Amino acid sequence: MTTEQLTSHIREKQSFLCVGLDTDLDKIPRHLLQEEDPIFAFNKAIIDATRDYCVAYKPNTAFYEAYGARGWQSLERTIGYLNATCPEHFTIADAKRGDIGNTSTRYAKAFYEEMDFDALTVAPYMGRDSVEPFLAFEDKFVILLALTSNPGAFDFQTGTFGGEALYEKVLSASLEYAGSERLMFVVGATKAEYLAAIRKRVPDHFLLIPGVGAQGGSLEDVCKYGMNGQVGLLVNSSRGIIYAGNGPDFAERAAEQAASIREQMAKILAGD
Ligand SMILES: O=C(O)c1cc(=O)[nH]c(=O)n1[C@@H]1O[C@H](COP(=O)(O)O)[C@@H](O)[C@H]1O
Repeated sequence: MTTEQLTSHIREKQSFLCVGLDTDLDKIPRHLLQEEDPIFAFNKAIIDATRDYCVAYKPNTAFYEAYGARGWQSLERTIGYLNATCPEHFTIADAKRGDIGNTSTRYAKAFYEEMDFDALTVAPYMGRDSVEPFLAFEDKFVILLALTSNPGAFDFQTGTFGGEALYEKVLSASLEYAGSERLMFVVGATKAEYLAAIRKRVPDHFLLIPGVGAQGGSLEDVCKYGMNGQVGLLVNSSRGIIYAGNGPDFAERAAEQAASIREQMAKILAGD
């Protein structure tokens, strides 16, 4: 997928919502536990119910790895189902990988080739040679952690390094790795006050913004400071959507929640 295709999907749907598939067996409706693959059964129902309101899905791999080989199989089934039934949706493996080059290449192979995700979240802290192997995979995206949503973001990311905050250094240095057609950045919705300055540094790049919903970030603030002329945002909500209900009607409750966020996004895009 290209950024042009993603942008035209956003325009068509009037939505830049990414649904996070952080599927936890302790939180899904009890009746699904009788299914052969409860995680996949849950994801399939959520995808079927929410696909009209969103343009992207982001399974966080921790929630699958936590169940060993069984969880990995649920992840493979989930990306297989997404690619087969909604290929126009952008798919992000949220695995926050990054290692020496030789190892990064194997991570890239796992998520881009074996599972055919469009994008992978990558931690930049091992430097250029840890990120570039991901960029060697054509038509795939790297989403670099810049300024994260958690309180610990202030431990290192906002500390200064050579006259810039570390997250600013990540933004400026990585512009030499690739352009906006291959590289995106994570900025937490809880850090909306930093977005205007971030936009000045990376005016054209897509930003993946997690942290609305359960973490309390404001969609209005994110849009006000983070949007560019092409929209340039993917706003993720995981728990706030997928666990909106936990009875037999859980998928309808998730759909209502996703529809309500899409409606707010459509209003913002219309300038209301
Ligand atoms: O890379 C991410 O997606 C991410 C970065 C970040 O700074 N903060 C953050 O919450 N995330 C992920 O985004 C999702 C947020 O989930 P909710 O808080 O349930 O909406 C989780 O999968 C997090 O791991």
